[in-house]
Amino acid sequence: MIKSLVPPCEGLTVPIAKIGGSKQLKSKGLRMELTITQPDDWHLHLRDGDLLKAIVPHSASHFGRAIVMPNLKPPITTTAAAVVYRDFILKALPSDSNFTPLMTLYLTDTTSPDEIKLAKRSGVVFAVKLYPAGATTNSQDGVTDLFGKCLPVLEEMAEQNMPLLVHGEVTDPNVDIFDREKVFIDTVLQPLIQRLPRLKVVMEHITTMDAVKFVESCKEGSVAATVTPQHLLLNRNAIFQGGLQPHNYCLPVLKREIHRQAIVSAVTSGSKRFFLGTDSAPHEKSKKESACGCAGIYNAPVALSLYAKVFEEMGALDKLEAFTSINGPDFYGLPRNTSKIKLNKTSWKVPEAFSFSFGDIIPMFAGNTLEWQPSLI
Ligand SMILES: NC(=O)N[C@@H](CC(=O)O)C(=O)O
Ligand SMILES: [Zn+2]
Ligand SMILES: [Zn+2]
Repeated sequence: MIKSLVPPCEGLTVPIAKIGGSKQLKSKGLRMELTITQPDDWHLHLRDGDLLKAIVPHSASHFGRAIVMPNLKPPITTTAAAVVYRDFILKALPSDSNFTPLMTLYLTDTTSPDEIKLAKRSGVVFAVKLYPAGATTNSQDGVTDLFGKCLPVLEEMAEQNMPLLVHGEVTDPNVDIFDREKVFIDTVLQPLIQRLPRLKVVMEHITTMDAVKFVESCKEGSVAATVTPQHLLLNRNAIFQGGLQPHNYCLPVLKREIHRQAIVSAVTSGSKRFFLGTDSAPHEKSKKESACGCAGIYNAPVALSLYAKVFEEMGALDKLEAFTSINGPDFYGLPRNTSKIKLNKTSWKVPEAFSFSFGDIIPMFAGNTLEWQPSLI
């Protein structure tokens, strides 16, 4: 049922201070260390087959739980498929791992309200993901007409307190790729929450000032957003710096510096509406370094170091734990982790590549030196 990943381009329409006054922050001689509640990743692509086995230890070594994206090929559209996929993930984990995958369903034009009831009852499915058809990797089976085809299902989700996770971009080829998130907010999200105010919505991987303003304008606890390391650290120049940089290509695409700054301000403000979601999305090297390269950045091994860097640079390390470990479970109505993680301020070098029998995966900031090193305690 679960097959291997997509060939390149399928489903696409277009082919880095001050330390805050943190009580968790300790200084051991010249070395700084920060101890926080173990984080969760509220937006993760674990893939399947050999790729799943290869990459899942990276997430499991830092994160307690993860919301697992359903955009496999074929997509995870039913609770039954989510249960099978969850078993694959659990079997792929290192034997000493306590990592818990939280499954999602891929919304289609034909998803039924009964499937939502089943999903809720299963205790295995925690959210439903909306991919507008053609918006991103493996979105070809996504939704073509949300209001025309999915209202009964969305009403059932509101009834069942099942969050809708949104890839928030329109797919109209006439809309400039840099404007697709804003147009989605104006034409889909705003009308959606007006119509179904009880529906919990997570705007995934936000990239713009517009998304920040929209999320802040909504009722706290009803609309939230995940934020990736790349959208906090990079602007669109990173895609073209010194030549085309396929490993900095993801969707939604990186935006202007003013948008990056707005997102950094939002997450470091201490607002409960924003939480960690890496959107770590590995593609084998040849599918990235291609004439028609896949969208997706592999950041699982570096994500926590990068988030810490952003908060440190803003003098907001005291707000890091809420973003990484508190706001997410609180929004989902799940218990916070009781385990802790330590972030040591020691330099470490990101590998140039992770090599497996099927090929190489290039991580974000490959070959660079980072400052914060996480370890479970
Ligand atoms: N973010 C990406 O650029 N790619 C993701 C899909 C997604 O989250 O949109 C993937 O699955 O490769
Ligand atoms: Zn997406
Ligand atoms: Zn994603």
